[in-house]
Amino acid sequence: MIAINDLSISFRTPRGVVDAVKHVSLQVAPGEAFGLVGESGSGKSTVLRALAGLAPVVGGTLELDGQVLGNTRSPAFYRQVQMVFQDPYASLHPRFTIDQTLREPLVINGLDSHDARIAKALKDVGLPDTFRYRYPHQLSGGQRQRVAIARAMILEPRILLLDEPTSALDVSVQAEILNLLRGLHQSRGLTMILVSHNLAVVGFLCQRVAVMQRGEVVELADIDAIRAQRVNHDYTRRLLAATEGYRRTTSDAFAI
Ligand SMILES: Nc1ncnc2c1ncn2[C@@H]1O[C@H](COP(=O)(O)OP(=O)(O)OP(=O)(O)O)[C@@H](O)[C@H]1O
Repeated sequence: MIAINDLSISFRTPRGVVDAVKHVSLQVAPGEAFGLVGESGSGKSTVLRALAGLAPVVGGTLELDGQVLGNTRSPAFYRQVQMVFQDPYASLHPRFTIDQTLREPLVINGLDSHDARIAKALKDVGLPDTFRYRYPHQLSGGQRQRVAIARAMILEPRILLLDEPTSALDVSVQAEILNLLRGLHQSRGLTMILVSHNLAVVGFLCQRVAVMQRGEVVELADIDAIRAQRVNHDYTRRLLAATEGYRRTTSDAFAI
């Protein structure tokens, strides 16, 4: 169980203090796929980054299985909790082959059978073994994101934190990556937290959603309730309306 209790996060900037996250509380059950949705700047990435130990907690607590998480995270934590970022090009080392990229976490964590694990990780994300000896610039955006997902999955985590994992990709490739993530969620019983500005993307993967606006959670609901327009907040209605527009323009497979 992941529990976020009254979480507040602020950043000092040259233009003053930015209160990025204000008193956010939510829980994510083991095996659940949970979505954090909201417009740019609403604080959703900061919540995810705080869970990963990448953003400073100012108030409140974060808990994993009843244990309060401190400011630093142990290697054991990162074997359980892995993160995938929006831009796979930026998140992969440009001078590492895919083989090196996938081998690195195995070496850091002292795991054995590197070659077998790398072969399996590539197969699990639908890439041929020959891709091992390519560099990131020799791959398409979708293939790079598959590598980033393979790198996250190679440690066999229980929890995957996904920060806009498809928004840098073409719509057709987005659907492929979302299908891959859904398959991993279902076959591994993974807990997932997905951050997206797009309710349709969240609706494809997640059972429950928190809607964020200006650092606060303004709506916490089952995706079915949102689909049925049973929502309390105007902002959620506006997001739904935007999703309708998105559906009409793409006739996509993952319409909410
Ligand atoms: N490291 C940082 N230093 C200063 N301000 C930050 C930092 N990280 C985030 N912020 C600010 O915190 C607020 C929330 O940002 P956050 O990235 O969490 O929003 P978001 O909803 O994920 O939006 P986006 O999808 O655009 O990333 C924004 O005002 C942002 O400018």
